[in-house]
Amino acid sequence: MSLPDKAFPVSWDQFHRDARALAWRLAGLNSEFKAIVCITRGGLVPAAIISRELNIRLIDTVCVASYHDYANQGEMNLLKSIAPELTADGGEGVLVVDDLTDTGKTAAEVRTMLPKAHFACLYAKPKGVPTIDTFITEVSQDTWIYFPWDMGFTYQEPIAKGHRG
Ligand SMILES: O=P(O)(O)OC[C@H]1O[C@H](OP(=O)(O)OP(=O)(O)O)[C@H](O)[C@@H]1O
Ligand code: HPA
Ligand SMILES: [Mg+2]
Repeated sequence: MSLPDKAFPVSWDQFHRDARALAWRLAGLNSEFKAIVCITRGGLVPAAIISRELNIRLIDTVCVASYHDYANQGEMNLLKSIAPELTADGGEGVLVVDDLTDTGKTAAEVRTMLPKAHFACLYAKPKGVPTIDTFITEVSQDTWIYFPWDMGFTYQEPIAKGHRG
């Protein structure tokens, strides 16, 4: 897979707003979440904001790596698993948080560990949508989402190529 043509850049400000919007939506479910499991590394950032908004103080991680070089996904490596007390009853009452779902492979893998958990992320591409219970914004499969922690300021080509702004 090469890097998709379309770009969806997300600023810190927009990310914070979208994470708050996700927290509002989760609050509206009236579910009592006893813990957050965030999928590292991308899930760490929304997990911090959601834990603050929903006052969830028990936070665990599941550490998986699959995109080894930029947009190319390889096999899934589990670097650290979830605490047994959270997986014991299938993850009932656990909120799983990630920044995005793309092919859905990461969420599907974590769902095998926590089948009864609620899965939430900010951004979703169509292939990943069925693996997620709550998300904020859908973008097309041929779009790459650029997160603020990966970005710097550079010149942007106009969308219609062949002229300079
Ligand atoms: O739906 P999928 O196709 O599985 O892709 C989604 C996953 O890919 C990214 O993580 P990545 O594996 O790149 O690791 P990172 O969070 O450490 O950047 C993103 O943060 C999701 O966790
Ligand atoms: O669109 C994306 N953006 C950033 N990281 C990702 N990992 C999978 N898809 C994406
Ligand atoms: Mg990730």
